[in-house]
Amino acid sequence: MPILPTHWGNLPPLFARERLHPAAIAQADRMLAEAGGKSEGKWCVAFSGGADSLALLLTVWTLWPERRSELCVLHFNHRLRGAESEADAVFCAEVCGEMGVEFHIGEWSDAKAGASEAEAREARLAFFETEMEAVGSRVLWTGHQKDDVAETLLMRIARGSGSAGLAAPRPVQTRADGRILLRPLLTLRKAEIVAALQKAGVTWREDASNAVGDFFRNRVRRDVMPPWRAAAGNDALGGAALTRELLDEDDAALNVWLAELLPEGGYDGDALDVRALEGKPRALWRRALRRWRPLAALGRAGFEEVLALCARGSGRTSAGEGVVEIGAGILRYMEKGGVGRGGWTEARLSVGTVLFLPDGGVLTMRVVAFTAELRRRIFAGQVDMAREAFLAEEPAAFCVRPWRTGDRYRPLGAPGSAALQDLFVNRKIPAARRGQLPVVIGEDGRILWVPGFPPAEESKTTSDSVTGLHLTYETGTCTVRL
Ligand SMILES: Nc1ncnc2c1ncn2[C@@H]1O[C@H](COP(=O)(O)OP(=O)(O)OP(=O)(O)O)[C@@H](O)[C@H]1O
Repeated sequence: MPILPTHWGNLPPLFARERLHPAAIAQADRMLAEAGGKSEGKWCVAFSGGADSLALLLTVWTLWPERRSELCVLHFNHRLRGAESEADAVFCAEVCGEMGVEFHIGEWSDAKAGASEAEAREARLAFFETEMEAVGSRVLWTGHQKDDVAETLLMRIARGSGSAGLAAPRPVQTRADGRILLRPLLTLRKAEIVAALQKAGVTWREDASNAVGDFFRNRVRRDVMPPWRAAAGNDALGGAALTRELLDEDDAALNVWLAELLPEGGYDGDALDVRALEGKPRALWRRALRRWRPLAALGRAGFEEVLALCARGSGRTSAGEGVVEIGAGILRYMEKGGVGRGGWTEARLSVGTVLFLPDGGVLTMRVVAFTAELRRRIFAGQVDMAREAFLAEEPAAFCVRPWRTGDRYRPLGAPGSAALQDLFVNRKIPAARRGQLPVVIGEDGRILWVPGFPPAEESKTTSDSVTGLHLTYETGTCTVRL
């Protein structure tokens, strides 16, 4: 017994090109026009067996008859719903058999009970990548519709997202690797799609997990959307779709603006020249730093701290050139570097490191050239010792830790070393503050610097110093007051 009715080639008017997202349709037409009648590679269609992607498959098949022989349908069996998942896969294969289109299926070998939504999605996307590579395709069609837009918006708001994230799913998404994702059904509501298919006598597979699953999207779809739409009392899905379009425009505008300021290819190196961003809105700083590879591994809190640090431009300008330098792979954040907010013990650092301390302080160290002007500043005593120190040596590694009883230190100009505790008392540094200050220790275990004090006598800068080390320590947006 065939799945598709004999007249399935005559699609309901809902799926006419005028009803679909114009950007997706235009992109597809443009690709065909550019190919000039030749093949420009296969068009892959992501088909879950559900109503949306079945409507998508039938639509693409109908609207571009010349591409029928070059469609490649991809189905991923997540294997999370036992026999149901198997039945979905069989259904998809049968539909493709009836349509006479190429069908590729993948299975999630790592599927396990309790797998997360993100893991399942990641495995599916990896399968799509592999298959597209294998068949030489750069185009993937997916069946996202208007309900998906509203759900995605609500989900991403809950997690915190900017215009780039809230503008998803997009009708046309061009990825960095040149692949293009097309979502022509974004203009249609799920209920419309379902009604149109029903009327046409087309059946599909219902995803049982939509009704009972515990993924965030399932909960939003099932528990949040109906009361939200009822409470809005208007076309809430239309409102969400409009919001998405507006955010997409804002996002594109910011990207254009940023590209005018910083070269697109400038985000891979160890340093990011941000002079062009000086005085520009924070949104541009955020975007630039988000793209900068060395920061990619930072968690959200770490990223916000780096952004705050860079966007106010303090302390990061190297030798007056205005170049932000945060060494690649050597930026540590307290979560990663073993320094916890509650109490910290020790962090090993190397030159170029930016260390975020539990008191909100930021310690940086980098190599500096002692220019005549810099030497003049140092010798004239124009260095604020609470926040910076210059050392005439470049130890390969450092350790930074809080003060310990028994620590001895010989600041510049002192006749000999003294107990750090006594120095704290002399300088009237409150007891509560003492344990928070970073004590910088050199390779030989000697204290090189404690903010608020001059650098170590043995490391002092002389008129022979050519290069050395510049340490800075700042808390919050203002200089530390000791
Ligand atoms: N198992 C699957 N195999 C093939 N394609 C799929 C599968 N699941 C979903 N898709 C494709 O992805 C589209 C969106 O599906 P769905 O909304 O369930 O996914 P999602 O996880 O929310 O996607 P995204 O996170 O990318 O928005 C479907 O219309 C279909 O084109």
